[in-house]
Amino acid sequence: MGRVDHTSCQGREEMMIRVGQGFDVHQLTEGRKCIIGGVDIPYEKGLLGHSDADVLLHALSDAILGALGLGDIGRHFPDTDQAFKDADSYKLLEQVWTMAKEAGYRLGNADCTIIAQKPKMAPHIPAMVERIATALEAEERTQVNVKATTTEQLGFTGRGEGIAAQAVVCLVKGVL
Ligand SMILES: Nc1ccn([C@@H]2O[C@H](COP(=O)(O)O)[C@@H](O)[C@H]2O)c(=O)n1
Ligand SMILES: C[C@@]1(CO)OP(=O)(O)OP(=O)(O)OC[C@H]1O
Repeated sequence: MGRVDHTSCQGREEMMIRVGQGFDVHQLTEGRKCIIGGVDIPYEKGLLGHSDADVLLHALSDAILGALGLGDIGRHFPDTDQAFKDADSYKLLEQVWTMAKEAGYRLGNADCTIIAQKPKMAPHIPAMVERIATALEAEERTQVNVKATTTEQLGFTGRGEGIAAQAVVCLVKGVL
């Protein structure tokens, strides 16, 4: 794992705002679960990966690690390690959030986009927000936003071959 020291040169802890962004893609295939944002979505196909392939939580975890300057989830949870075979990405997100807390940060806000032609995400978004807000210890649910878009049947997402996700996070420490 890693340690972050964002104190000033005088050793005085200052207000700090850090942003990070993440992006991930997983292939849609038969015989797999479709777990997105920590929610098991009923669908004829699911996401392929070494882990549970939760594309949204991977993008979000990468965004947090990016804000911390700690690389990406592949560095912390390698896909060559059997420990992460079928790993629950929600638990990985919790570990990433522990790194943020250990560095003294709290959540400012997170904004996420799922890029998928199908299935329809809208009915599942409140549950995703709830799970993510819980993992990131958000005081208010409005600190976490999840949205979805199709690509109007264009490209690999539009053909239903895969699902992509993007996330941006703002982490804060100190008194604003
Ligand atoms: N997989 C998806 C994609 C989109 N939505 C919702 O539908 C709205 C319209 O999508 P467009 O791509 O046509 O702009 C979008 O704003 C989402 O609310 C969805 O639920 N699931
Ligand atoms: C979390 C990991 C663990 O194998 O999940 P994967 O399912 O391999 O997914 P990917 O987004 O390709 O890379 C992240 C990996 O570290």
